[in-house]
Amino acid sequence: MAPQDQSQPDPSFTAHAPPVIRVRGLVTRFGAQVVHDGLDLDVRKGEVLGVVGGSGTGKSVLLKEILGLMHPAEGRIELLGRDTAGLPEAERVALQARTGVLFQNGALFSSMTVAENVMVPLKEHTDLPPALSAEIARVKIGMAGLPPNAGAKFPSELSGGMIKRAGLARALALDPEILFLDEPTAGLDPIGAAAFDQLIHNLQRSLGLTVFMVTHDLDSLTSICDRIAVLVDKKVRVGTLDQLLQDPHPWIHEYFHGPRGRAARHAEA
Ligand SMILES: Nc1ncnc2c1ncn2[C@@H]1O[C@H](COP(=O)(O)OP(=O)(O)OP(=O)(O)O)[C@@H](O)[C@H]1O
Repeated sequence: MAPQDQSQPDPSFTAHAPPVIRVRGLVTRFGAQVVHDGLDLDVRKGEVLGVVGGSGTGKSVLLKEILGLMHPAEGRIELLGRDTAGLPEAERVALQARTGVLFQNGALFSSMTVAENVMVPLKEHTDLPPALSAEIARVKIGMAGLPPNAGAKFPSELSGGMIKRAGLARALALDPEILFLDEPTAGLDPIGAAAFDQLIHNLQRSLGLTVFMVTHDLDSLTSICDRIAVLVDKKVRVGTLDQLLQDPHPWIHEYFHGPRGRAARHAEA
């Protein structure tokens, strides 16, 4: 058997891990528009799952429903073993503290410094003294690959890539078990995007995170995702890249075998 390249995702690593997110029979409607219709999905502990699909197929809505920010019309969502519907407020907040989210634009508070932004979840969810919170923020800012002086800067003073890293530092503030990323490399140049992918990969491996990543970036899919979930026909089809390359569904075939898909795979080869 050929030796495995350790820098590449190893799907067998997570193949038997229990799901940390379990979605069953999800139906999402906006008026007459049906976005998801009987969608099932398991996200395994310790995997990086890339979520792709055409525009408007409901990737962001799925992310928000898993986070409890939107509610489906039907179906069941379990997050870290808890049914998210009808959770008492204290339990919902406790569950929220076990997840970290990086929204597409970083979603930083513009009137706060980076360090203050990173401290927001610590203030919301812990009673840590300010000096300890500041020290944790300093560590997370470093983990996100920002220089120490970035903590004192305001979001308006940062580049797009630095804003993503600051948002990532905040998402890591509470040592989450699951990291949700919404288009993390959107708006970055290819070198910045590759560096961000590598950062996510390193953090995921060193911290044992589960990562749920909505993305359009074929390079991210081929380089750091263990499995890929494709939203098609109001449901989801999940597999490794190799499995999806064999999938005859027209959209999936075009996506992975079209010119951009081929280029991304060749870049990885
Ligand atoms: N609050 C809302 N009210 C009404 N319709 C909505 C709402 N949120 C989303 N939708 C609709 O649901 C569908 C799925 O939206 P969503 O943002 O999840 O798509 P997406 O797959 O993330 O798309 P994109 O890749 O373009 O970001 C879209 O048709 C959108 O217009």
